[in-house]
Amino acid sequence: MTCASNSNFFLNKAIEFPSPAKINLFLHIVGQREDGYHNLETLFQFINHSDTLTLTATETPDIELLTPIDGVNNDDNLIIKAARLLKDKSNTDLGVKISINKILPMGGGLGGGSSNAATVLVALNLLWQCEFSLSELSSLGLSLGADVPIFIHGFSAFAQGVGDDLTAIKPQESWYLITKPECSISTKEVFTAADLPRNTKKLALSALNTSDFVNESFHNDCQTLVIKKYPEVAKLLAWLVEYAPSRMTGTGACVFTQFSSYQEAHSLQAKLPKGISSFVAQGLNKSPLCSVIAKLSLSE
Ligand SMILES: C[C@@](CO)(OP(=O)(O)O)[C@H](O)COP(=O)(O)OP(=O)(O)OC[C@H]1O[C@@H](n2ccc(N)nc2=O)[C@H](O)[C@@H]1O
Ligand SMILES: Nc1ncnc2c1ncn2[C@@H]1O[C@H](COP(=O)(O)OP(=O)(O)O)[C@@H](O)[C@H]1O
Repeated sequence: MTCASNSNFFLNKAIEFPSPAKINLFLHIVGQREDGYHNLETLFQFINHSDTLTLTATETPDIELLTPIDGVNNDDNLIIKAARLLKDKSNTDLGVKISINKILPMGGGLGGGSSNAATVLVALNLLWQCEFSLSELSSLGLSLGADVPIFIHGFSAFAQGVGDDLTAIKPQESWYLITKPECSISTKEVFTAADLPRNTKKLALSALNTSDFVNESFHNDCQTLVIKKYPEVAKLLAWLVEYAPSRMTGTGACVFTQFSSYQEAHSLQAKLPKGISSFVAQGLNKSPLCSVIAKLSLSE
């Protein structure tokens, strides 16, 4: 496929795209594949807390990241990897200048890197006029990370497989206090641990007939292991559950605490022990990226 550059409405315009975080309302590990990847049953919900990416499509062919991220080499940065992948698959002659306002903590289980990759794929598909379908973009995204497809899909979903087999589902859009203990946990470290539970029974479909997934019918299989290895996470979770239902997201280290209003979440935030970074956000069943893409598509 070759992307069109003639009469491209978007060329040389700096356009902002949101790159939201996700939380895993639960995360069950139901098996392991031959290649080492784990089969999951997890529920992804977006939150209204996002990085912002600004992209300018150019007639020159270079892919430039104007705002490198501290601690991440440009060649390893999922923003650059996603742009290079789409350029390669589409054979476009166009290039792009990208900058990011990064507010999502890294290595926290909020999926920021995967979300950045997904936003770049979806945004450049429009700006370079590549016309890949969402499912084609998801397959490309999966080669960058297991979490990328959910951000391309754009709707809260029950995920199976490595996290890429998605069924849209609408959990309640609760308010969350999201806290980050002072440690960063690598996804690989958790998934290679010998004592990680790997055989949780698959859910009956009827178990999903609810809108509240932060209760005792569901859990996060990575949590017990992380609590054992990281006392900072154990201490914070023990404190939070005294107030409201709380659970780790992904492979950690962030923890979310569920409330029905902003005020309740904010009032617990004010009581947090010193030194814990935190923010309050609402669950969203639709990614804010979808609305921006829909609006821009109309303006073409
Ligand atoms: C488990 C989740 C839940 O959302 O955790 P977080 O990273 O968000 O905490 C994600 O699926 C992570 O997705 P992502 O971070 O994109 O994973 P990848 O880059 O593909 O893989 C990182 C490492 O995790 C392991 N991995 C990942 C996903 C999976 N279903 N099984 C695995 O075993 C792989 O061994 C790989 O070496
Ligand atoms: N654009 C990016 N933003 C964040 N992390 C990135 C990015 N590109 C590569 N990474 C790498 O991915 C790792 C995981 O980041 P992130 O997706 O934010 O966390 P998690 O997978 O725990 O949700 C980071 O520690 C970093 O080394």
